[in-house]
Amino acid sequence: MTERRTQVLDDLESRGLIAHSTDPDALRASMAAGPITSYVGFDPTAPSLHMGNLLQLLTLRRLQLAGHNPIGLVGGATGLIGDPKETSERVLNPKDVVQEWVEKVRAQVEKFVDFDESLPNPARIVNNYDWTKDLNTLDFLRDIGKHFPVNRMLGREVVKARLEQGISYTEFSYVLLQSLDYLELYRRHNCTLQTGGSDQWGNLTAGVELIRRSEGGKAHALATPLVTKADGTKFGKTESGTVWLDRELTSPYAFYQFWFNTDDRDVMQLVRFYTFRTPEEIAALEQATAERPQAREAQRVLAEDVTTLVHGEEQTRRVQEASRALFGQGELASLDGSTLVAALREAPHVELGAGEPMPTYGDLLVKSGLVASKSAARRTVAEGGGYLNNEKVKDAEYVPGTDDLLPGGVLVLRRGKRSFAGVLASPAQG
Ligand SMILES: N[C@@H](Cc1ccc(O)cc1)C(=O)O
Repeated sequence: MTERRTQVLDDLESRGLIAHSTDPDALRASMAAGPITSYVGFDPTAPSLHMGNLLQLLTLRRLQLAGHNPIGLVGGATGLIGDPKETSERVLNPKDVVQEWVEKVRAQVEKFVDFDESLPNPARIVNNYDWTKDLNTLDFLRDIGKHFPVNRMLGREVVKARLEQGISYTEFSYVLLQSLDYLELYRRHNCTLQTGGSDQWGNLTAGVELIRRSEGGKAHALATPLVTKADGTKFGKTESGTVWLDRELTSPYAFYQFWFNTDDRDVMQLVRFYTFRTPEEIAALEQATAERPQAREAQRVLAEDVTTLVHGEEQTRRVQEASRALFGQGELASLDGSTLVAALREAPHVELGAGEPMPTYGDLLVKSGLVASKSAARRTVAEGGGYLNNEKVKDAEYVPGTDDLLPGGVLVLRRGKRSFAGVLASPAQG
């Protein structure tokens, strides 16, 4: 038991997940003495959490699996204030919108920790609005504000970055609220660890400091590193924008592809950070990537594990079936319509309006961008490289009919082995 409780620190360390830690030896000693309580907070700044948040959710889960008590905090209060960014002042979101997002974010957080009451360490979820909504301004300034030297606050990186262009008192005060959260959870639940991304380091240590000053208590902070990519672009984004956890915003298919398309140079870091694979499994995948990069074994494991964590086994199976079938190795007609439509939306595709006549196969190849011209389309068909729904097409003038429509009212065009495109017919067509 004791071992498992402290081994989580070695596990986090070996995965490269510890960028900063306030007092590693004291934290280890406190974990050895008994289960501790740890929290991580999320602000409802969007209707869904994203890849950066996922790393924090998984860290909380690792701590729970090691026997510690996890608390997920949703920032119903802090979401109304806005954690300052280095770039610019945030626009305040309307209260009712924040409230709506609180519920969505809460539901997402709940998926990553275990609330089973029969566990010795069931998860808890809290909303900081509960202890701030009735907070009296005078008490806040006297009890909390007094512990925050402004000169120290001005020294924080994010504040320094904002001094030229300006920072509102609202955002400047944000750190007091997050610190108050930590203090509140320390008092209520004896919470002595807060984790977060390295961008949160200032907020995390401010809370540790507040607990020390106001209670004489010893609390800890641990920050995970920024996820970086070898090509220097920002992790968690694709051409179509942020990769979200909500399937309405990022389809499970797009989600899977995001992980599957990871560069060989980045894949092992992501396997360490985002999966629960053991050191032995990680070593084997590392070797596989070095010896047979074209097989993309590590990418497949990464995509499969993370998609399963976020969307479940059933969705993962569906997207894998869809990607196989789209590349000609499976039965398209047996796929489920919504997965197929989502997959084709990620690929080059043509949308046909209601009542629009169906173009010929050759014209569809051109419109979808699979070939550059009508003559190239004819050549592709003549050479036997043109497929409709995985069946070879013999005549570029063939006009697909309603019988050809797959679930979801779509057609799948393919040129050769690797390039495919979709035709999405409006419902009136099918
Ligand atoms: N400031 C954190 C969210 C957070 C809010 C309140 C807390 O108590 C903790 C964390 C972020 O922007 O990611």
